[in-house]
Formats: sequence, structure tokens, C-alpha cells
Amino acid sequence: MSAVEEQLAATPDAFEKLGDILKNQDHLFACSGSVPIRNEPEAVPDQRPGPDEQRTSRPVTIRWDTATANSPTPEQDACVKLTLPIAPGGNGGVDRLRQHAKPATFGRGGEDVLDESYRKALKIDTDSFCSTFDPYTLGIIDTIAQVLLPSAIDSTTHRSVRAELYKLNVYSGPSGMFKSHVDTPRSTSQFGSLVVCLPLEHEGGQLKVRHKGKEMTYDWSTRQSDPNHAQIQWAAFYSDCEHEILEVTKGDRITLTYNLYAVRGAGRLTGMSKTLDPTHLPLYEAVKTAMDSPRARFDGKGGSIIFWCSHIYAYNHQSESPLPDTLKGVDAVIWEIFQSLGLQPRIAPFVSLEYELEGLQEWYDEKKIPSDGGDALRRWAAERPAPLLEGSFGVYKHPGGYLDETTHYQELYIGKDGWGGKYHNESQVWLNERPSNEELQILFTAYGNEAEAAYHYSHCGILVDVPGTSEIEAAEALAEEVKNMRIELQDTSA
Ligand SMILES: O=C(O)CCC(=O)C(=O)O
Ligand SMILES: [Fe+2]
Repeated sequence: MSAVEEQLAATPDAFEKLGDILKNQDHLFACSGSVPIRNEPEAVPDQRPGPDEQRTSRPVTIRWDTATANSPTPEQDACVKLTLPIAPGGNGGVDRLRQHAKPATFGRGGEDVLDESYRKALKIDTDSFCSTFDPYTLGIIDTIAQVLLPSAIDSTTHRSVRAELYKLNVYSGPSGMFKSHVDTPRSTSQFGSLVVCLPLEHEGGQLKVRHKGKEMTYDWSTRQSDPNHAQIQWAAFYSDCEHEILEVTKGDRITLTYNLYAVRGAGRLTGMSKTLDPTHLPLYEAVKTAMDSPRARFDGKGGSIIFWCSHIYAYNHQSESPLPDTLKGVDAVIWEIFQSLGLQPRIAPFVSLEYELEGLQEWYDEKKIPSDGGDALRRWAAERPAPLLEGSFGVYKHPGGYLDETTHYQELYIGKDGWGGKYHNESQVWLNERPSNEELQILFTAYGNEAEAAYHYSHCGILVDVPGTSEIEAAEALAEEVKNMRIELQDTSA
């Protein structure tokens, strides 16, 4: 058989094997990459940068504390630094780093143990060192999020990666190593680990990562003579992967390790951000002033305040995560401010019945039924309130069957077997114009001369209820009653 024939004969098997791997999804457990070191400032790209432009890194400087509790060193020596790659001729910094690092322990049976036959390495904790290396600015964290996150935890909400620096490790020749182990997860949102190997000459020390019978080997050994020696290399893998570091036979292998957490990220933080202070948003004062005495707007009768969302959301899409998490721009700002003012905003789709009401009114007029007579629907149509129906997200499809004109509204829109909406025919203040963008909301069969598919569209709005004076008085009376009950209970228990 010729080489080509041999290859062709092997192809069906290779495809089958690939098919199996894809079917079992057991290939997705690790990813890796490298970042070259540059000494000059990065050139400004003349084109617009792509989402993940090729990045290079400045040499990495590590600074660490040398003072210990027992022997405080003189102040001028309290902190030492080492820059990698090492400039030609200088390597004293690595010796000093080793002197100040401590033997690395590992978890066994719920305890931290020191056992050099299992792990021979040195480490520095994060409270004693810092470095100029940042996996975020180099695009490493975004890459990990793109490749490893989709299978992790709740991928509808936890779409970002937070990398928390864990240790600096030094594995030195001739026998530094770490036998096969699985990292201890620090919380339920931890989904993996990131190992970053800094540019320093060494031999051996391959990282092997295993998952369901598959194995990847990351060989980051470098020699000063290698053209690629000056690069940062990294690998990330899922928490359930077993991994080990083979013996470093020569030189020092210095790594930074990170714990990787799946977290809510950009675009999914509305109402959730712990760092945003809504009271310092530029819109805050204006909203607060407007909301200070909204009851006056409704003559004490109560009503609602609606802000129409100004961005387009796929709010009725089945697999999208629900609003308000994904509100953005001014919509997010309004939501945050309403919340911080204690106004308990809601977000919902609103169907407008203006058109139906008009038709209904004409129909009654034709039949010469006076506006204060007839059925409830007639009176409602005649009053022409702001006819908005508030419902819940998700396209509602009426199962079919005859809907006559007069029961139509109750059954289809507010009936419990219908969309389950709620009328908003009390007073309303709209904070902005209703936008033109709409989403399909209700599908039903309308009967005119013949049956036809009919539908209603909706607009998405943020709503705040303003209770009427009587409701407030009732609520206050109830609160008073509850308070008295408590006092009585205390009295009887005393
Ligand atoms: O430094 C490394 O290459 C990884 C070390 C490791 O596996 C660990 O710290 O758990
Ligand atoms: Fe590990």
C-alpha cells in the first residue's frame, strides 16, 4: 500500500474516533497558550484591534517580602524584586527567591501535609508577593471564558471568569515535582485552575493533565538558546482533572497559579452589582426628586409610573436569562435607582388594547347602547382608560376555541387559563415615549367571517406602583395592628 492509500484506509477509523470524541464531549477539559515577551513598548496597531489582538507582555517583575516575624530585616531590604526573563549575566534573584519561599504543602485527607516524596516545591503566599503579570490584560481570562465556560455551572448567568491569584510556586532541579493530584475546590463556583509559567530557563517539569482517559502534556522547558525562550506559557483545566508535574531536572520552573471561578459578568449585573453605587449616578437626583411625592400626581388615588425600555431585548426568548439581569444603559440605570429608592420596581411586557377598545366602542355605538348602560365591557370601552395589560414574559399561545367579542377580553387576556395579565386602567405616568420596537406576545384564533390567526405585540417596561392614600392608610393600620399584637404577645409571655 502506498502512503496515500494507507492514509485513506486509516481515515474512516480516524473519523469514527473523532465522532466518538465529539459525541462524548470528553475533549473539553483544558486549553493553553503562550504570550511572547517584548522589551519595547507595544506598537500601536494601524488597524482597528480585533477582539483578541495578538498581545505581548513586558518582562514580568516579582516583588516579595523578606522580613519575617522573628527577624525583621532592615527596612531597605524589606522587599526584593526579580525580573524575568533574567537579563544576561544576572541570576542572583532566583537564589534569593528560593531562600524566602517556603516548602509547599498539599491537601491530603482534609489536612495540609508536607511530604517531599509527593510534592517537592517551594511556594510564596499571595500576602507576601506581588507581580506585574496580569492574565486579564493579556486576554488569557477572556480566552478561558470563551473555551471552558460554556460547560461550566450555570452558563446562562455565570458567563464570566474571575481568576484569583493563589500561589507562586518554584519547582527546582534536580528533583522538583508534584505527583498526580486533583486541586481542592475553594467554593462551588470554582470550575478550574490556571497555571502560568514565567520565562525562566529549566528542563523537565512537564505538566500532565488527565480527564476521562485523555491526557495533555504541556512542556514549557526552555533554554536560553531557544529562540522562543522568552515567553509566558499558560494552561487552564477543569477542577475534576487529575494533573501532575514531572521532575524538573535542571534550572527553576516558576509558576503563578490561579483559582478560576464562574461569575456573573458584564451584561448580567443589573440589580446584582455590589460595586455600583446608584446614589452617585448622574440621573439619581432627578429621579429622586420626581419620586419624592408621586402620590400628588395621582390625587392620592394611586397609580403607576412606567419607564419604557429603550434597548431591544429578546425578552420572550425561551433560553435567554430573564430581565432585569440583562438590562443595559439607561434601562439599567433607572432600575438601579428605583431599587435604591426602595420603590420595588417590576419589569414586564405590556400589551396595549387601544385598538380593540376603539373597535368595541364602535360596535356598541352602532347598537346604540348608551355609554353608561349595557355590560361592564361597554362601560369600560366608553371610559377609554389608558388600556394597558401587564403580563409575564414568554409568548402565550391560546389553545384555540371560540372567543366571542364580549368574553374575549376576560378569557384571553386576564383569565387564569389565558395569558394571566392584569389591567392597568388606573392613572399612569409614562416617563418616556413608548418606543416602536415590539415583541410577539399573544397568539390566538380570532373569529370574524372566518377563523384567522391573530396576535398581539408587547412593549417592555419598568414599572413602579404608587399606592393610593387609602391603601397607605390601610397598610399603616395593619402595621400598627401587627405591632400591637407583638406587644400583647410580649405581655403575655412576660
Ligand atoms: O505549578 C504548577 O505547574 C501547578 C501546580 C499545581 O498543580 C498546584 O499548585 O496545585
Ligand atoms: Fe494542582
